[in-house]
Amino acid sequence: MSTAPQLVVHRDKELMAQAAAARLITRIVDAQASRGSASVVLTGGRNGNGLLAALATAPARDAIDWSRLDLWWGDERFLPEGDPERNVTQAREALLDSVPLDPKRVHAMPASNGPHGTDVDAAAAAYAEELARAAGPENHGPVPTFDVLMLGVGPDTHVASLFPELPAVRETDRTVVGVHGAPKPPPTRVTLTLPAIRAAREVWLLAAGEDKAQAAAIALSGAGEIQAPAAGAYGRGRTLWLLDSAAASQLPRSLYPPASA
Ligand SMILES: O=C1O[C@H](COP(=O)(O)O)[C@@H](O)[C@H](O)[C@H]1O
Repeated sequence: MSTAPQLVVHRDKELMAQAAAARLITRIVDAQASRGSASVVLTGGRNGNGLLAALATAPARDAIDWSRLDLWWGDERFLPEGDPERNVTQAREALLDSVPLDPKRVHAMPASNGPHGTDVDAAAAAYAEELARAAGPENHGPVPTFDVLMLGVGPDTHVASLFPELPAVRETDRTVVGVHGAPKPPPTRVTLTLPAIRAAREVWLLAAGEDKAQAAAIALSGAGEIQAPAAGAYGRGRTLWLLDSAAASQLPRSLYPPASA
């Protein structure tokens, strides 16, 4: 069942990143207190990396027990290990290399020079198996119930590597698929599908900057998920759109009344 999106609009992208980082610390600490560990799905892109950079300098970051945190990815650019365009490379640089994570709990998506070579579909199937192994009987299918799953919203409404009208966004069975011919480079990618995204307790969609304004307005105004994948991303318990005022500037007034001048 979909959860209605809740909107939080911040003044600018820096404040949005800091507030989202603070929110994430709280969620992780609470999950670790109630279940012993926490699981978070990271996103690539400018807003996701901005959040990680803000988390790296947040005074409360040491409240997290980093050794009891599982990290997964919503998507990956299918490139060689260490490529600067890989989402995991950028996440390591922004945060992961500076905190004491358990390397066994950092579940990066396969690289194009890994065990599956350049076969992106085999790489996607292997990641699906890794997710299925991590899922327990208390979960709702072949993926863990992630505590927080973050998604940067692209200017074309894509989330993860689910682009409008491409086959990946139509997938209803598999949890992870290979993407061929993505309109944003690189064309070959690995992505969670909408069913996997919807297994999360909380889904956070991040959108900051003017170039995200139209995408946010479309996705939040009743568009279909095939045409606007962000519209199909929701969590089991909560769906949160974290925006800055530039990204919120084209939202219908019924969703976000801008302050009067
Ligand atoms: O390529 C990608 O782009 C999106 C959004 O990125 P942004 O820079 O426009 O914020 C991101 O969500 C996705 O993870 C990434 O692979």
